[in-house]
Amino acid sequence: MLAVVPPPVTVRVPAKVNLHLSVGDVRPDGYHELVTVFQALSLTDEVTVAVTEDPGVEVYGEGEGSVPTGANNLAWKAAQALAAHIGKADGESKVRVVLRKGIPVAGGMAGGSADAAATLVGLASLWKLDISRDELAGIAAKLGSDVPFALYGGTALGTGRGEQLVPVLSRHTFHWVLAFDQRGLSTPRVFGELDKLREEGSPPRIGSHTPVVEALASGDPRQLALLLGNDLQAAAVSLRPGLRRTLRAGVNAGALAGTVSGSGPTCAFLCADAQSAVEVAAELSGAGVCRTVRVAHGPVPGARLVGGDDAPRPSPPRVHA
Ligand SMILES: C[C@](O)(CO)[C@H](O)COP(=O)(O)OP(=O)(O)OC[C@H]1O[C@@H](n2ccc(N)nc2=O)[C@H](O)[C@@H]1O
Ligand SMILES: Nc1ncnc2c1ncn2[C@@H]1O[C@H](COP(=O)(O)OP(=O)(O)OP(=O)(O)O)[C@@H](O)[C@H]1O
Repeated sequence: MLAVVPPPVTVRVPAKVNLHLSVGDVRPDGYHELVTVFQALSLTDEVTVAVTEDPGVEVYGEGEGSVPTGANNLAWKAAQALAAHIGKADGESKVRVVLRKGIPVAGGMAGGSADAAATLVGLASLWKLDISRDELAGIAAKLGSDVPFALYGGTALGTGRGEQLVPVLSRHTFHWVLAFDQRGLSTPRVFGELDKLREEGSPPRIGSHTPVVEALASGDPRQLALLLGNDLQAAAVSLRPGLRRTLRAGVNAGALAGTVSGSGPTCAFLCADAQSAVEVAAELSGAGVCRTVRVAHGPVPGARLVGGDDAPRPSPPRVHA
């Protein structure tokens, strides 16, 4: 009898920016206690999973040629983790994972985490699993601190090491310009640099997240711009001093404010509206301070099947009387 091979499944998944990232003390397990406000942006990766006789990972776009395609790829680890969670034997879980990456690698925008989250959602559909997003989030948290947020998207408050999430009301679409740097920065190295800076002196520490949550509820980008803050910024700038120039250039180009995204080195600039974002992007592109510039908006949903059951449905055609 012929086995029926299910068709491949594609998932679109967002990058994140941390609107607020307060880093506490280092814990006995080596992680730092965080309080962060995440926002998911329209800058995305697409991940296709398919049943195959030739398992492995392919990478196209950002990071093509440098992102590992073997067992170290976070998407591959996600596939292994889901197979183990449901008790699928090795022979039954042969998959090919194709990553089309728009999110910069080691850019502080959680690109690898996004691919892991997308792989979980894609395989849950490919393997027809009856599994909730909350159950997937339990697997996601073991893969990395940023993986659960990529599953849910939107705007959320993250605590613990960033994996414990509650949604935050966000009333507005915010418009961003993203400046990608020439090279990535290693997340553990940036946390390590912050520890070093704190041993040597007192780098600035941001305050409470409450005003940011209030600004999101008000929907006013000018109010939010005054409150963007990231404790890792001093460490990222210490490792990559050129980021100071990038941050200045974005504001000089007309952005309301700029911040290093997560552990950097991507800089995220909040703009007054969509038109302003296009203008800031054009000017920043010509300033010679970064590799490339992208416009994005947020919040957007987390990992979603493309053209599948949980994809947003197109509006019905308008009927004229
Ligand atoms: C900087 C952020 O992107 C902010 O959202 C995240 O905290 C990083 O999340 P991530 O890349 O998913 O990080 P993980 O894969 O969980 O951890 C990578 C490394 O970053 C450091 N790390 C990460 C998260 C955290 N709360 N404290 C840490 O010190 C640790 O050295 C850890 O070994
Ligand atoms: N699917 C993947 N995409 C990108 N990088 C991956 C992937 N799998 C493993 N990696 C490795 O992980 C490292 C960090 O990549 P990633 O793009 O997730 O960093 P990041 O966006 O700075 O992460 P975060 O913002 O969560 O700290 C890369 O240098 C790469 O070697």
